[in-house]
Amino acid sequence: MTSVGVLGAGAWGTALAQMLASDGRAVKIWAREEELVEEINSEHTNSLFLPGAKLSESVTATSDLADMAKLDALLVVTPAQHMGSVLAGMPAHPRDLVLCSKGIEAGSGRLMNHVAKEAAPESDIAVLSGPTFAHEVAAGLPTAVTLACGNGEEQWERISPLIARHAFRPYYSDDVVGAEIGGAVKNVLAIACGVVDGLGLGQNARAALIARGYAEMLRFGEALGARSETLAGLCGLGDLVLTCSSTSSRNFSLGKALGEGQSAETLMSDRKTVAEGAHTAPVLVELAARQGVAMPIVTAVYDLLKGDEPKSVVEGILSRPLKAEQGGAG
Ligand SMILES: NC(=O)c1ccc[n+]([C@@H]2O[C@H](COP(=O)([O-])OP(=O)(O)OC[C@H]3O[C@@H](n4cnc5c(N)ncnc54)[C@H](O)[C@@H]3O)[C@@H](O)[C@H]2O)c1
Ligand SMILES: O=P(O)(O)OC[C@H](O)CO
Repeated sequence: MTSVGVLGAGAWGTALAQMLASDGRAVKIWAREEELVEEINSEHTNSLFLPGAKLSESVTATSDLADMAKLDALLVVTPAQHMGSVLAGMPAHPRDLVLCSKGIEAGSGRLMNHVAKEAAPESDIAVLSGPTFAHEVAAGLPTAVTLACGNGEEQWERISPLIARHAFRPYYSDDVVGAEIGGAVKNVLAIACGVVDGLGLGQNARAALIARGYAEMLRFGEALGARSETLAGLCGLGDLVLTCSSTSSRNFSLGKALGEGQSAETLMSDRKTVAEGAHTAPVLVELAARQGVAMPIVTAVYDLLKGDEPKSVVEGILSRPLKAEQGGAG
């Protein structure tokens, strides 16, 4: 039987391992924390990152990256900023790497598929992204995702049966860049929507922000070669709607706390879990400027994370010159 595992035992890696094991399959998960390896193997829980979820006994954990190198396919679920170093620490790599992290590498500005390709040049790369709160997937609730295969339909035929379950439906795409940009940009926009909520600006404002944020996602995606139909799908609009409307989102909650007046510095230094949008915003602002793409909402989030006062940042957005809704530069 083809073997599949999960690299990273945060909330999402753990939920994916449980989803994969839901048909009785043996799933190996790599955890960085020794105490978590012990807990998953003995208690079948992950109280650090996914409290409340009960895992199948067929999910077993290891802290040895060499165990993961032997598998046929690996779902890579580290935080985006650590994907390169974790993959580089493996003695070899499985044939298929399915990237499930949502972010852009700070410093280099690389998308995750470029990071993975450098660390594991022999592997075929795919990207899995969509509306997927970890606790819902771990509980077996249904959702659907984009599975963008760098090697096209041949890779899809190989990996989709490994990943699809009754309540977890991958949809085929070959637009790896589009799938990645959707997930990375929506995290930043979710922070903005949280700020609107924290400031009590109302639901109209949030809907307007989602639509204008989506326009930013489309413009940026187009500049990097993503297809707009990909961004209109599960990994773009689908995930944007989910993440921008719920305090279950770490990114939305971070924004809400900023809007309520907590300091960005404190919020970031106290974190145990990852809010990828905070790491993506600065590098996204840089990349957008390099591409000549206007991203005023993303820039506003960056300013807030630098410590600017929420009300004045919102005032800046509302004072922008009026323009055509479609086709304008921003
Ligand atoms: N949680 C979700 O619902 C969800 C859903 C879809 C995608 N994602 C994405 O999955 C990725 C992982 O998020 P998560 O929610 O599983 O994480 P998490 O916030 O639950 O846990 C943090 C993770 O970071 C790891 N970590 C911390 N420092 C590290 C280091 N130096 N090197 C390597 N790993 C380190 C920890 O071991 C832990 O696995 C993110 O890119 C996130 O955007 C999350
Ligand atoms: O909790 P967030 O904001 O990291 O969002 C989790 C997932 O990306 C939702 O699809």
